[in-house]
Amino acid sequence: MAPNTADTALWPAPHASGAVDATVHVPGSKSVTNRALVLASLASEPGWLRRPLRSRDTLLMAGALRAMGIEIEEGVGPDGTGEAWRVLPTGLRGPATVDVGNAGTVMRFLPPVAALADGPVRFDGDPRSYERPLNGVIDALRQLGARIDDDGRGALPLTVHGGGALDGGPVAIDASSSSQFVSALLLSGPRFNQGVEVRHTGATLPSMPHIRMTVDMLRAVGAQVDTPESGGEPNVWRVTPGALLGRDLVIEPDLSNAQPFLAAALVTGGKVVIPDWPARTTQPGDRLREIFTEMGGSCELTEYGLVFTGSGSVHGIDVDLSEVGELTPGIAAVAALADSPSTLRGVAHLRLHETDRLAALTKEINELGGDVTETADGLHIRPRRLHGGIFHTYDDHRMATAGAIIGLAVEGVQIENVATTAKTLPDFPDLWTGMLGA
Ligand SMILES: O=C(O)C1=C[C@@H](OP(=O)(O)O)[C@@H](O)[C@H](O)C1
Ligand SMILES: C=C(OP(=O)(O)O)C(=O)O
Repeated sequence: MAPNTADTALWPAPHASGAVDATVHVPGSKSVTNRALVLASLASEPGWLRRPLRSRDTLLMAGALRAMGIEIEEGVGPDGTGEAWRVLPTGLRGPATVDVGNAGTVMRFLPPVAALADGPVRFDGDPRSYERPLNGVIDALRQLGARIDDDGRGALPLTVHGGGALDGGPVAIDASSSSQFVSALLLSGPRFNQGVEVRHTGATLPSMPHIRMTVDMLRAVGAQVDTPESGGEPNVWRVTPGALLGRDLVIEPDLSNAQPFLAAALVTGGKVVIPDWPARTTQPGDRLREIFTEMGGSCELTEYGLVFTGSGSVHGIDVDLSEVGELTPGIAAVAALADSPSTLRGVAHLRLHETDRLAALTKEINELGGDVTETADGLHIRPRRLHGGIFHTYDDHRMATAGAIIGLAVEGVQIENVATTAKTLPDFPDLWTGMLGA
């Protein structure tokens, strides 16, 4: 598939004339939808995903699984309400070709699935996908018995020669560049002959809530998983071999995609309600309740959802975002509008995300008159009076939403390629103007 770069049009980011007051229905979680698709495809019986996210990353995941022989029917759910996908796990086939786009979840979660297919599976994607680390998955699969052809860089493109089954067993990897290496091996682990024992050997491990999400979702389909938190060794996860159940799963709203809307309440001193905010979740976006409260807002979690209210003041923050790295662009945008400086730490691995997010945020905020410097593992942001200009997005959905947050408070901001939000939130421009009552 062609990279998502075609749309270089400029989108005038709406300026907020007053405090926002809106209810925003945020579509389903990318991370939950793509895990649910993988687990349902590995199950021994059909399953349902209700309210799945329909975006570039999830359609790439569904397309890849279909290419490997899985049937995914799109329609309405068993109770006749809302969109639902029925997954029929009919066997994993090769030869197949998988387009990963620039989806970390597709490029990391599917090579272990492909190792279970009965023929070769070729993986390719956007130019940026060649630069994103995959060595943890490639090296681990080889240790576990898979045959893989690649060009030796530890990245795409590659071919996994599925042999119909994989031995599995113990494996050691350095997942300091992406938690998705660990999640990838755990998700397919129940289907390996000996299960899998993943030992992380690196100094740091980002995005722990996403690893917890993987473990929770595995357990929910009947897998036995031992974790450091359940009394196991530090940095070691074990998955026992076994059949997986088909489930009827309602996908939670994407709390990381709720971020720009909460930020809108914060920077305009308004109120935004996000219906169906889960009372208990592994999504990293749930940390926004705490982070955006420290930055000046307040929130109340009711049975209906999250009610978030800005106070009219926005404060800087000194925060370690290693667990919730994907929230960094939105927090940086708010920090650029605050009344005091911020330090965002623990996110060196963001240099390997959709784009080098630390460089991109620094450049784009500074070009609007800001004062941001990169550190070894994050950003220093000293708020300045900003002016309008073009905010480049580097094919990064979270750069586009970060620019939109700044545009609320700064007149004349134009977002280049707002269509890149289709990676995880195709409705973003409409939801945004709808929130503003435009
Ligand atoms: O497993 C997942 O669904 C994700 C894990 C994180 O990746 P990294 O650990 O590579 O940051 C996160 O940033 C990404 O958006 C989604
Ligand atoms: C890092 C992200 O995505 P990916 O799943 O492609 O790693 C993200 O959505 O912020």
